[in-house]
Amino acid sequence: MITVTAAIIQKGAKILITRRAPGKHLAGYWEFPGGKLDQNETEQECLAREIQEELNITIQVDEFYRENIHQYANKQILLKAFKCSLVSGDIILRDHDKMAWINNNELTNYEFAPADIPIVKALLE
Ligand SMILES: Nc1nc2c([nH]c(=O)n2[C@H]2C[C@H](O)[C@@H](COP(=O)(O)OP(=O)(O)OP(=O)(O)O)O2)c(=O)[nH]1
Repeated sequence: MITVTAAIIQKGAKILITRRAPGKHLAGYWEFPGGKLDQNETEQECLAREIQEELNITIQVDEFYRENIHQYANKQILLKAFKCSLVSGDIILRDHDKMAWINNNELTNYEFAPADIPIVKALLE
């Protein structure tokens, strides 16, 4: 099983979502940015590193939020979502083709990766 970290980055009342770029696994689906856990790093370190690499911003990882195990056709992932806040930097999309700052109640307007559905549902409650 692959552990994947995901950041729910909050800025005021809004949260950041990003769309997986063409050519990637699950291209076109929205997600919470993040990525696979490397050996020798904590989940918090992984998230901060991935967000810096993918979005050019520095975040603070505030707290664990929810996790979900999902079986895709070719792999099983443990998706671990953390509440985070923006510390500094301006976003440059290096790995995604779209982003949006949205209110939680707008989550229903976006098609999320299947593994994210329980996390999205929790945010809608
Ligand atoms: N970062 C992130 N990945 C997610 C989410 N939901 C979800 O199913 N995933 C999946 C997509 C990928 O299969 C995996 C994360 O991989 P990644 O973003 O680090 O890397 P990738 O697509 O370049 O990896 P690869 O599978 O193409 O080798 O987890 C999510 O909310 N955030």
